[in-house]
Amino acid sequence: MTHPFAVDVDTLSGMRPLSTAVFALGSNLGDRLENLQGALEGLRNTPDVMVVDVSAVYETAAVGGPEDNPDFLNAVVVTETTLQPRTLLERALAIEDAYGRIREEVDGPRTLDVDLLIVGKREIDEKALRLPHPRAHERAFVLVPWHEVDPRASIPGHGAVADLLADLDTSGVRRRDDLVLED
Ligand SMILES: Nc1ncnc2c1ncn2[C@@H]1O[C@H](COP(=O)(O)OP(=O)(O)OP(=O)(O)O)[C@@H](O)[C@H]1O
Ligand SMILES: Nc1nc2c(c(=O)[nH]1)N=C(CO)CN2
Repeated sequence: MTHPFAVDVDTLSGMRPLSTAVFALGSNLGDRLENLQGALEGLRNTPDVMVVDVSAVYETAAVGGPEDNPDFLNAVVVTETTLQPRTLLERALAIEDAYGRIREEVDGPRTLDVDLLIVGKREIDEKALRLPHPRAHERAFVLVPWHEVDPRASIPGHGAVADLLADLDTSGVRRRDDLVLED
């Protein structure tokens, strides 16, 4: 007879808590829109990750890197997931690889960058995985699209995205309504 309190593995996995995981996408090499589109598809195809919001596409002046670093396209994707942060980072890096990320110098042009910004309120400080992303709070190219899809968003340890944005120069961030990420 089954023990009255027995719980099977499926039931347990169904009980893993949902967290909000937010990703930043960036590309400044090759077909930039296609690269972002590939990243979005990669996230949509990730089991146990549900894409709930996708920002508009923004054209942004490169921050850092060589003087002639081309402009980026950036966007932010909000998901709900039962996956652990490490698994989410692995997926992000695999998606970068799948889209043939090429990079020759630090902050130089890259086909695709997928950063994990937050996973719920988790705080992790390891070299391979820092949460919240250690530079998200100071990057207008991240915060402008994030605020667009979630005006109430906040970054653990740094505060509301809306407040952080108020102190940033957003002049290098331009919404490109002519460029659309398809569903
Ligand atoms: N929250 C995070 N999101 C993505 N990568 C992270 C995160 N925290 C740590 N990393 C590590 O950073 C590495 C990526 O470093 P990389 O030099 O590509 O950074 P970058 O994308 O060029 O710059 P930045 O992190 O400033 O956007 C990954 O291999 C990953 O292990
Ligand atoms: N505008 C812009 N600048 C950057 C970006 C980016 O995505 N957009 N990513 C960087 C490193 O990840 C460095 N600089």
